[in-house]
Amino acid sequence: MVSSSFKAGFVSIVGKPNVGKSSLMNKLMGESLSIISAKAQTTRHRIMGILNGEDFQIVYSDTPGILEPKYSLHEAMMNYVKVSLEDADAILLVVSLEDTYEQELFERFQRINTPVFLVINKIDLAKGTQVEDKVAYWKNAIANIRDVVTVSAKTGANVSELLPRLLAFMPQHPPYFPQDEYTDRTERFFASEIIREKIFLNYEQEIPYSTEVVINAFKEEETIIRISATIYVERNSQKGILIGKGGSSLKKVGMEARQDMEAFFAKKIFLETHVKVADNWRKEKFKLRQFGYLE
Ligand SMILES: Nc1nc2c(ncn2[C@@H]2O[C@H](COP(=O)(O)OP(=O)(O)OP(=O)(O)O)[C@@H](O)[C@H]2O)c(=O)[nH]1
Repeated sequence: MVSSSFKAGFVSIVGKPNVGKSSLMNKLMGESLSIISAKAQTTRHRIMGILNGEDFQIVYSDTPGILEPKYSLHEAMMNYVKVSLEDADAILLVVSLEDTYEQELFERFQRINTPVFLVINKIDLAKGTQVEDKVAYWKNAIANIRDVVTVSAKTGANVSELLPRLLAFMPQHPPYFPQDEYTDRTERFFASEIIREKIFLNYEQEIPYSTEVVINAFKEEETIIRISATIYVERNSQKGILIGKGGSSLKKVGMEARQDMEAFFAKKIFLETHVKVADNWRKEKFKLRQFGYLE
């Protein structure tokens, strides 16, 4: 039986690309759920992490960075941002140590009814009185914020300060998800995210932004998981770059992805990858729908 004092709610983690949202969520969850890379815009999906406590359940969503809609893909991403602001019981608005107020991006937080906590991340890089100065700066910049918390998602410093603050705003509500679940994403999703991360880490320029990964088969056997994935690119020339000389680049991606999958799924993995060209998928909504970006 769930007690009547049980608290449950939704927390959205928002902010510009690369400020450390995924890293923060991973630290809050204590699990590696969201892919992390040094390149911007790696998080396209709304990923949920479900933190289950004795008498609470917090559902985190790690949203795409706040962006200007340039392609249809970006518009779909912006919808996730909007919905996650309205849905939430609390918002963690993450900024990097060096960030400053930008009217266009932060204006929406001046009036929002949902409680907003401003999280200054990357304090491990701070010098002198930079942290105190930034706290004062942001308190002054956004009048509406409940509190400013300074953290390092990299070292984990101060991350534990966030939970009690969030719990204060979680309504009394029975759990939304079974209490033994920690995400609403499928194993296929994590498999595709791991491959996507390796593409981000191994290629320069437009390749990572032009690819999409679809898992065609995910078969779990007693001692091994057999995974077949198709990597879609926009143009034939990109296919060549992705595969590399004699298949060497794709082989490296496959090997690195397999190693991470073996750690993630705690099982031996057989991974097979194919590359296909899907012309201009970013601009074509029906393809976006097919890939699950549009509902
Ligand atoms: N020094 C330092 N680096 C950090 C910290 N948190 C994150 N990073 C780095 O910043 C980069 C971006 O981190 P992510 O967690 O992917 O950022 P994000 O905001 O989720 O990025 P998008 O998915 O593009 O929206 C990575 O290279 C992280 O290792 C931190 O506290 N300190």
